[in-house]
Parts: sequence; structure tokens; C-alpha cells
Amino acid sequence: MTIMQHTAVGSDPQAIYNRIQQREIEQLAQIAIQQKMAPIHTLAALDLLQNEIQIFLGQNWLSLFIADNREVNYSLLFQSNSKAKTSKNESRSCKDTFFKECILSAEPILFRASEILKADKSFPASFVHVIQEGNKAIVSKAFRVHDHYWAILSLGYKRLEHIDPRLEYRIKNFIPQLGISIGNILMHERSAHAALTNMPSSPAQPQGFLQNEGYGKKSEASEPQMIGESDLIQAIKSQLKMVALSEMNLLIQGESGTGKEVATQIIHHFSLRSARPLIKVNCAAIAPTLIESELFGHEKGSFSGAVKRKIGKFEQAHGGTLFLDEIGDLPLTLQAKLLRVLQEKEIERVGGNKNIPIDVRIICATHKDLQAEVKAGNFRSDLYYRISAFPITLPSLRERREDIPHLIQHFLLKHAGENPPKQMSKKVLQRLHLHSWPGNIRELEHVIARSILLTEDSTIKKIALLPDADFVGESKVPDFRLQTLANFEKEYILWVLHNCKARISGPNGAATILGIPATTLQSKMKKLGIGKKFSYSKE
Ligand SMILES: Nc1ncnc2c1ncn2[C@@H]1O[C@H](COP(=O)(O)OP(=O)(O)OP(=O)(O)O)[C@@H](O)[C@H]1O
Repeated sequence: MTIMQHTAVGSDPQAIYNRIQQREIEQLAQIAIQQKMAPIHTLAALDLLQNEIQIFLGQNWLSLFIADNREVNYSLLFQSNSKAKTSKNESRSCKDTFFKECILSAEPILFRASEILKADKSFPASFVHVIQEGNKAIVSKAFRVHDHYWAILSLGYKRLEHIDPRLEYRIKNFIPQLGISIGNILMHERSAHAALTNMPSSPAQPQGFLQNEGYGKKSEASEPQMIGESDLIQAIKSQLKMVALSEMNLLIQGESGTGKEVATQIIHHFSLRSARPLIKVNCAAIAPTLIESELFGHEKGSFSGAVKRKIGKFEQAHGGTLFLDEIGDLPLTLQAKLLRVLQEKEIERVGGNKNIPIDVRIICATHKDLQAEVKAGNFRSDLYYRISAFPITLPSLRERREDIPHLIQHFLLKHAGENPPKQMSKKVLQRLHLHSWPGNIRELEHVIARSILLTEDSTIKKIALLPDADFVGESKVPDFRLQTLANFEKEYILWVLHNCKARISGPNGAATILGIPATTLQSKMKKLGIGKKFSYSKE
């Protein structure tokens, strides 16, 4: 039963007028409670606010349940003082009728004492105790935390007349702020380890409510993962955690494939902006003439081809985060415009004549040495100082080889699909450990994904690695350094063909190893002058 069904609402003009007046009072009350709730980051602080919440919602008892992100179980996160013998560890299945009924209803649901005591529905054990303490009904409302977790607010009332439409209105308006506060509490109270490490074999899980089944073992799709246990990566995770809640613009540096985008996703995910979009722009991938309209949007007819108004990435990211990847490739003219946006916090669409206020956090990333780019005159120093207040530098995989086994495990699992994850032979593991990983984690992931595809056994015994100039364990590796891209490509294709015994297609053919269609390889060979009877001279 909803609260509206429980109480009749007057509809004569006087009643409507009263309701409008009441609404204004409501809004003031609501602003007051929101201001009190906003800074909350701990359960202890929530506890201290009980009186204010009670004044606002009039409840005699309050509890908060939270479900794990897989929606397997839910358990008690918080409850107001009650003599009810409730256990913090009470964990219940998300399949129970109480949980299901709550998450399916957009309205707060009223459960009368008789219904709770009848026991033909499954309610948390604490509800029965709360009724025995004199509460006549419990009102429950489900809400989302961080877009990932279901939580349920339950309020016990000793006097049924306190349950009226005004309460429904108050609960509905209280819930969004409560969701943000619970999100902040979870972020704050979760240890850095649990928050940012998702190793399948993660050793010590934090105690308390976070230990519920499934909680902390976040799903691949829902939460960005930064795998690694090395000191270097632990330090990075602490930095990410530290900066996530700040509003600082950030610069993330590191070689290609070191996880700059992953780091950005983590920062956004754990920031207060996580409910708003994270928008990515790769400054190197867009033609310089199009970047301006891509970033700031354009008005219809502002240039030939602008057939309709386009909303730029800044506007799309409003309230959220804009990730400017490869910022080192942003043309100088655009750098000046970006600087202006950062200073003035407003944009102007191309061909437009009004300033649009923008609330966006900027995270920039580059594999270039931006300081050197500044010295070379390719990057504006004022923009550099503006975005590099808190630079984060991701280590290369070579610098943290101890993470390789963890990453291998992670990718074997990630790319197993429906099948049981494959193992790796000791020899292959040793070889992977010695590789210099110029393409860092991206290269490792591709190598593993490809090996899984090419191996029919349950154990991967062979692995195809990119040529590795720094690897000293094998001598017949060509020197690919200091040559033109075309030469490099030719040499590399020759080397792969040589290792594939000139086989172009098929599972062990060169095209599969290169990750391109056989027809593309053939046309590349033609273009690069590699005949069918090629010879590989650097053997
Ligand atoms: N620590 C990590 N744990 C798990 N996966 C990772 C980690 N770091 C990177 N990856 C994976 O490696 C790949 C490359 O990562 P990402 O795109 O974040 O790198 P990048 O530094 O932004 O690369 P680029 O500079 O080329 O854009 C992605 O598939 C990502 O999921």
C-alpha cells in the first residue's frame, strides 16, 4: 500500500491553496535538512544527525539496508537507537518479497504492523522487533547509491497519523540527498584497498557491512579496475583516491597503454560527479579543423556542413568530467581557447554569440613529456600550469613487473568468456615476465586475448609476442629502432611472416597474429613491396 492510498487528499480550492503554502514551508525544511546532510561522510556523522532527521521525517525508528552490487544479498548499514535485537550482520536474500516490493515501487511503501507480524511475507527480523517496541507501521523506500547499489530506507511510526502525503513528499525529496550521503559514506569508510583494488584474490577485505557477499567484488562492467599490488601502483591508487573527491583539474602522464584512461574512470567513478557523464575526447584522433566544434559545439549554418546545431563535448559533460586524452596534440589555437574556458568556466559554440556556463572537471592525459613540449614551444606554459597542479604519472609495466602475474590472471579471467579460464605454462609465464612491454598493459592484454583464441588446450604453452628490442633472453630479434614507420612496418611484417613460415591466413597465420584481415595484410605486403617469396634478412 502507498501512503497516498492510506490517506485521502482534499481537492477543494482552499485545500489546494493550503497545499501550495505547505509546499513552500516544505521547501525551506528540505533545504535545511539537505544542508545538514551534504557534508556527511561517516556513519558516526549520520548518527549525530538523527534528531534533525527525526524532526524532518517524524519517525520513531530508522534503518538503512544496502544490497551488494550483484543484488545477491542485502544487509543492515545503519539503524537509529532501538532496543530491537538486530544484528549488523543480518544478511538477507535480495529475492525476498520485502526487497523486491521496495525496488519495484517508485513510491514509499507502507507496511502495517499486522502485515509484518503475519509472517506470510519475508521481512527483516528487526522489523518484528520494531513493531514489538510499539511502532504501528513501517514506511520503506528503495533508492540507488552511486547508480550501482540498491539501498532501502525504512522508517518506523508509533502514530499512524504521522504518515500523510506530506511525509511521502518529504521522503521523496530526502532520498536523493540521502543517496549522495550514503555514497560518500561508502567511499569514505571503505579502505583504499577495497575501494580501488579488485584483485580476484584480494587478501584482506575490510570488516563490517562492506563484507557482505559480493560487495567489493565489483562487476567488470560497472566499475573500473586498476589491477596491481606493487608499491608503485598502490601509491597511484592512494593518489587517485585522494584526488577523486577534490574538484581539481588533473594531468595524468604515462606511456601508451599504462592505464591513463582507467585512472580517469576511477577518479570519475569515486568523485561526487559520478552520477553525471564522463566524456572522452581524443585530441590526437580528431582533425585539427574539427576539434573546436567537437569540444564546444556549433550553431546551425556556422560553417559549410553545419546543417544543424551540435552540442559539444563540454556541454555533454556538464556536471561531470571531461577527459582530454592526448592533450599534447591539441593545436596551439585550441590551447588558448581551452585556457579561456578553464578560467571563465563558460563556452561559446562555434558560430554562436552567447556564453554558456559550464561546470566540468577536466582530466587531461598524455604520453608526451609536456614540460619538454612547453620548452619546444608546442604547448602553452600557462595552460600547462593550469592543468598540472596535481600531475599523476603512471609507471610503465617494466617498472612494476611484480604486477604481471596479477594482470595475467585478471586478463585470463576477463577474456575467458563463457569458458573456464585457461592456465599458462611456467615457460610462457617466465617469457612474459622477461618481455619489455613497450605497449604496456594494453600489449599484455592483447597478447593474452590472442593466445586464448589460438589455444585449444586448457593450458597456453606458446605465446606470440611483439618484437622486443630490450629482451635479452632471445637473440634472433630484429632491431626495430631508429627507422621510418614504413620500414618498421615492413621489417615487422617480414619478421612475423618468417615466424609463421609464410602462412598468411588461418589461426597460426601472420594476419591473425597481426590482428588484421588476411586481405589487408596482402594489400600491405603489396604496398610495401613484400613479394610472395620474401626473404627475411635479419635472421
Ligand atoms: N592497472 C590496470 N588493470 C587492469 N587493466 C588495465 C590496467 N591498466 C590498463 N589496463 C587495460 O589496458 C588497456 C589500456 O589502458 P588505457 O586505455 O587506460 O591506457 P592509456 O594509458 O590511456 O593508453 P593510451 O595512452 O594509448 O590512450 C585497457 O584495456 C585497460 O582496461
